[in-house]
Formats: sequence, C-alpha cells, structure tokens
Amino acid sequence: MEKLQDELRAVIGSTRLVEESDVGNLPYLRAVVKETMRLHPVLPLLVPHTAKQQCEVNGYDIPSSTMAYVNVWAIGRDPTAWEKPLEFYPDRFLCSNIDLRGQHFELLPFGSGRRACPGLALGISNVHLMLGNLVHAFDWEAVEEIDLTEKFGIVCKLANPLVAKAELRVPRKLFEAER
Ligand code: HEM
Repeated sequence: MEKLQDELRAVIGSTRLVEESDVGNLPYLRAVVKETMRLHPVLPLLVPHTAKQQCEVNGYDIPSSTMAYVNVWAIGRDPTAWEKPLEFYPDRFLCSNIDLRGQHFELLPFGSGRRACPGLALGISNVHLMLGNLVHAFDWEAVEEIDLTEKFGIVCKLANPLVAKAELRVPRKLFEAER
C-alpha cells in the first residue's frame, strides 16, 4: 500500500486525482492489478468452453462436445510457473513482459483466444482508475483482521467482506463538482 501511495504521490502529486492518461506512468499500480488478478481472478474458471470437434490437446484426446473449464485460479498459483506463488509480490511484474492479453498462458484473467473477454480494455482501465484513485485519495485501515478466504462461485469474492476505514489524503475540493 505504502509503495503504491509513494508512486502515486510522486507521479500525480496531491493537487489532482488520477486520470486515465496517467496509468502509463504508473508501473507499480499496473503490477498491483496484475498480481491481484493472478491470485484472485474475477472468473476463476473462466466461462465453460465446448470442443466443436474431436481434437487432441497436450496428448489428451478430447471428444467432440466436451465441456472444458480452464482453472485460471490454479494456473495463477502454479509453483512451476511462478516463484513463491502464494506471496502477494507485485514487483515480480516490474521486470517482466507478461501482460493480460491472453498470450502469456500463466496469467489469463481475461481468458485467451477467440472467446477471450472483448471488454478487456474497458474493464482494465476502469480497474486501474478506480484502484489508483482509492489508494491515492485515501489512507486505509482495516477495522477487523484481514481475512482473504474466498467464497467458491462463478465470480471470485471474499467469504467475509473487508471492512476498512478511509481517511482523506488529498484536498476535499477535488471531489466537489465544479459549478
Ligand atoms: C475487470 C473486468 C473484466 C474481467 C476480469 C473480465 C473477464 C472475462 C473473462 C475471464 C471472460 C471469459 C473468457 C474465456 O472464457 O476465455 C469474459 C468474457 C466476456 N466478457 Fe469480460 N471481463 C471484464 C470486463 C468486461 C466488460 C467491461 C465487458 C463489456 C463491456 C465484458 C464483456 C464480456 C463478454 C461479452 C464476454 C463473452 C465473450 C465470448 O464468449 O465470446 N467484460 N470476461
């Protein structure tokens, strides 16, 4: 949190909010989002895919009409693909060319190929903007102990919602609408 706030303070300053055009200058913010999506992908099993015809994948015979789930949650924690897979360590992405576009198969939070998410650009820019501003504009303090246990389901969510206290760290007037 502190490292991200330092980056935001250095790049944005304290007199304005984060804008979409800033994201290119915020490598640590982008790394935090990748690391979060590696450990907690929004759709842990993507959406079900069906084989239109019989085929072979990696030596396995897949009959026509087989429904396949891709467990990106497990891939993101695979110790053969990631060093210290269970550690939240955004820095691992700072010197890496791994992106979210589905060409690096160890990180697939938006899927890959023809049926990959068509909303990637819109989705990711909103996540950067919202997270960037929440961390830039507020200091956060957990009210109870942070519990990252996940609830099984189509969408990845916390079993016990996080309750946190926010304290403003930029001038209040940045949130007031101009008249
Ligand atoms: C952070 C935000 C988002 C995440 C993490 C996300 C993730 C995904 C994933 C994992 C899939 C399944 C891909 C696969 O099975 O290979 C998907 C499919 C899809 N997403 Fe997103 N998505 C996001 C935002 C959006 C937005 C903003 C839109 C629309 C404006 C959108 C529209 C769709 C559609 C239409 C599909 C189905 C594509 C198909 O089956 O051909 N998504 N998304």
